Amino acid sequence: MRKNIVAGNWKMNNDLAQTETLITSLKSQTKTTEAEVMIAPTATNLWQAYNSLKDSEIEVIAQNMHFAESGAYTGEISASMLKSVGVTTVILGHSERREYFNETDELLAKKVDAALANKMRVIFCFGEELADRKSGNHENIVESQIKNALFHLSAWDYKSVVLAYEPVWAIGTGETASPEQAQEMHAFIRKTLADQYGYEVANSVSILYGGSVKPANAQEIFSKPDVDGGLIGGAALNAEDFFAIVNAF
Ligand SMILES: O=C[C@H](O)COP(=O)(O)O
Repeated sequence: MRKNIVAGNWKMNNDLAQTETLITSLKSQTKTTEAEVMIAPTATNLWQAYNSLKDSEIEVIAQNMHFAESGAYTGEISASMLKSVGVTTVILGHSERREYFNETDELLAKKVDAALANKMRVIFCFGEELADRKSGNHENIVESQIKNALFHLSAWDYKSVVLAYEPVWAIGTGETASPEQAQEMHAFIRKTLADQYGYEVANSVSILYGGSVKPANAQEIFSKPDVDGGLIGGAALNAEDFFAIVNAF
């Protein structure tokens, strides 16, 4: 059966001292669910976070990585570098990477391949913009993002892939997709996977929702049958709020 997962994406927030403070608060929280819990601090703090949390139930994951193993890519970090600091899961394809760093489906396919070749787990993000939703084109956009970046993978590869549907219009805006909108899209995503790989694979893949998930709305969103957890931005920066979301299952 697929896993429930709540991952906190800290984005470009928290220096070293702030990271330690937030981790201390996270360690004081009580988890009352079976959901897997992850946090993605900024790259400079991964090693410290990994060491602070290695005996806990919280996995430390990365926000991004390069597709190459090493070389002349100034400012970039490879999969093996992440693994050398204890990180074995990486977020790829976040809409902020797509928008501000011009990450295309083609580039993301290479990153996914590099992560899987390094035996890492991928949380692959995608989602439509507001104009796509308004024009009724949201399913086509999501389908093409998945097909272009993931359909070259084998069924076996999906053991290491988690999907994260994040409608761009709901990220950091306070505007959440309704639980019904989330369920409708998650069911569509699962069917898209099933059409290519069959339902055995599609039903085994966790599909997270991201976009203004808060303690007040998490339970209703997570109650939907095809929503297997959340990728949390703003609310992940507060330990009580984050664990209220984790415990919403
Ligand atoms: O990666 C997380 C998403 O971008 C959601 O962010 P948010 O919860 O602040 O809307």
